Amino acid sequence: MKLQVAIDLLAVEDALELAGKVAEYVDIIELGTPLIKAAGLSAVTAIKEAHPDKTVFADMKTMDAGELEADIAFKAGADLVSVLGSADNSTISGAVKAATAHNKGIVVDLIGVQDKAARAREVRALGATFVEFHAGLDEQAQPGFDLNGLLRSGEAAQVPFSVAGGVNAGTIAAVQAAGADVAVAGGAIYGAADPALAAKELQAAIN
Ligand SMILES: O=C([C@H](O)CO)[C@H](O)[C@H](O)COP(=O)(O)O
Repeated sequence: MKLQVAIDLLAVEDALELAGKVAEYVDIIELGTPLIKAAGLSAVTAIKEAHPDKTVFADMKTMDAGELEADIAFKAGADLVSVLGSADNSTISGAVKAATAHNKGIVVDLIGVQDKAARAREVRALGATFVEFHAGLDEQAQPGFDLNGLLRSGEAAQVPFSVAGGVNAGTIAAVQAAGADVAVAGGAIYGAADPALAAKELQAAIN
């Protein structure tokens, strides 16, 4: 299983500093949606230039204009771009078309989708590289939230998938046991007193 750090900071300098600390422990560096909205796609370019050996994920969460939005993110240096699973199939197909043209990949984020396993199979058939079983920051903040529902959906889907939803040192083994291809950790790394140590411990837990 690969480890993806989600950088939900708001400034490019802070993202570069964090990436510099944790890159050696992760496979994929994600530029979070709030960062891209705050700083623009120059954040993606800066991280790719600093870490050309890493897979760089632009968390665009595209809902419309799939081909156009994916194209600009790939041109900025992204290797993977996210599109929302709740988008129309034409949006997902458009993003896949852009990915094919750039020889890159599309990740379909299932945040907010009710039947995640069924939608995962549909978007995989449309050409998604993998799907993300994702509970966002607002859903995680609800009373009683836990990761197990996401993990059961991921297991049921039978397609390549990542899991995001507050993954941390206490839950990453369960993510791996569910068969995930990628574990995404945001707050558990960027919110840690020592982000490098946090990333190192997450990596050690899955190897
Ligand atoms: O995608 C994310 C969220 O919707 C804000 O953009 C996070 O990057 C993702 O949830 C991973 O972060 P954590 O949940 O803090 O691990």
